[in-house]
Amino acid sequence: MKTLEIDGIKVRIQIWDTAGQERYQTITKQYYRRAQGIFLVYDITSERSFQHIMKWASDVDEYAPEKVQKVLIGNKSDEEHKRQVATEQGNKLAKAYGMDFFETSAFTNHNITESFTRLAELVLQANKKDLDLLRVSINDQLDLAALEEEAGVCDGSSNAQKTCWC
Ligand SMILES: Nc1nc2c(ncn2[C@@H]2O[C@H](COP(=O)(O)OP(=O)(O)OP(=O)(O)O)[C@@H](O)[C@H]2O)c(=O)[nH]1
Repeated sequence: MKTLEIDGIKVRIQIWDTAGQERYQTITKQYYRRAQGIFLVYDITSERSFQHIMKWASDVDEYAPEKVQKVLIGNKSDEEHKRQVATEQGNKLAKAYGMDFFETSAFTNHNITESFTRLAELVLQANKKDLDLLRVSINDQLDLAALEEEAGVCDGSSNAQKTCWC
């Protein structure tokens, strides 16, 4: 669980780290169904992990909700000396899939907050319509409550006293 503040909205993010191994894939796919945002992560020191991204991306397309937001991550940016995947390759792939791209390091924290913030922003944008409706409904309820308080209506009787504690 991680909390971020985006445009004044406190966003609480629940993070699921799915297993990468093939034998867990049946379980992994079940996580996709309720996901709103997905990081597709490879290891910049492993060409093989980069090749696997295409398979992950097609699974996401197949099993995740249509409006799921995706960000491509090349992790272990601190291991420059072992790099097998050029930054440009990551950029190109992200562009081809229409995703944002970050190189990160869980070790040094490089781009960790930035990438989480970006994915949360994308999820908020994608759900903006629902959020706006929710806001309108909350504001309506607050307005109604304020009106009721002003009118002294708290038990349904129209002649209730203006100041009433119930
Ligand atoms: N140097 C460095 N090592 C990292 C970084 N992130 C993870 N590791 C190391 O990489 C190894 C694998 O990390 P995991 O978090 O288990 O990777 P994973 O992809 O979740 O693994 P599976 O779920 O089993 O597929 C561990 O030894 C981590 O300490 C990083 O940014 N830099």
